[in-house]
Amino acid sequence: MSWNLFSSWLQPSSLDTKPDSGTDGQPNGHAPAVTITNPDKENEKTPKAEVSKTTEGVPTFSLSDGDNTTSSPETETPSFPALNSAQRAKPSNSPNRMAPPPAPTLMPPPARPATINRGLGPPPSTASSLRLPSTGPLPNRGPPAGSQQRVSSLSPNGTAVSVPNPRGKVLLSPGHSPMDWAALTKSSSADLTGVKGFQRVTPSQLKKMTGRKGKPAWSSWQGKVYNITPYLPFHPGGEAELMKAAGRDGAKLFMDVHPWVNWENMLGACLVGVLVPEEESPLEGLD
Ligand code: HEM
Repeated sequence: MSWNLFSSWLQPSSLDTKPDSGTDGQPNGHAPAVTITNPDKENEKTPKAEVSKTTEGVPTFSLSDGDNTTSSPETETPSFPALNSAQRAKPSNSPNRMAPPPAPTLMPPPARPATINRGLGPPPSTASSLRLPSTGPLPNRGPPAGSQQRVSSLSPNGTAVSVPNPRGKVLLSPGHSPMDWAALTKSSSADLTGVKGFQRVTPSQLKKMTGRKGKPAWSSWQGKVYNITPYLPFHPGGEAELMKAAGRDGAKLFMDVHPWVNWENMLGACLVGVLVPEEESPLEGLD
């Protein structure tokens, strides 16, 4: 019993070292069987007794008993090699055992989020991706493409450059950019109201402040009256557009064009007073 186990364990390697065995392409262990199948000629020729002895000495070797096509170890000794040994697994029916493990199925990379293009310019480039993100509403994201602010900022010599403007903005004169207006309104020395003290303005009084004939241009917004005269050269939509609101309530015109603009913030320094009913006494010296 122990001899059989020992011979079958050593057989593949011992036959490999033999120079005249296993040369017909068949698996190891079949060379002796070939010599046995031709005993008539071979035995007479040369005294290859050693080979014969070898084959005879392995009579219990199952491979020489006719099964010369398949040497499945499963048909051999069931107890050896061990069921889970590498020897047993080597000539297994599943050739994939020795094949490299399949490449791990990687998850595809997540789809790139859709680019948010709000129509403010061309698709983002490498440079634009470095821009500071802003989640604010559209009017707070800076001047729109083609606005005077962008134009003047792109100008190499600091002067405005005329570009097509589908939104009807005008070319502001130097020193009248929105930033200039913001700086002016914050200046404590600038009196942008044109009057002394808070005024009570009747509708008839407001109607006279058209910005013509030497009169200032006033406009009301939510019951408050503003002097829009100093803002005229700063208005991105042009003086003519802004003048349409002079001497009247400008809320509807304003909201029709740019409801995102904060009137009170922009013209807070131009506040003249409050609009009062007509029957109330008009302000002195306004006529
Ligand atoms: C009286 C207070 C007003 C203020 C403070 C004001 C302010 C502004 C500002 C900040 C812009 C630039 C908007 C932007 O870049 O998105 C603008 C543009 C413009 N405004 Fe005014 N505006 C006033 C009244 C008016 C009125 C009464 C009209 C028309 C009757 C008008 C017509 C326009 C037009 C056509 C533009 C350019 C187009 C646009 O930016 O959408 N604005 N205004």
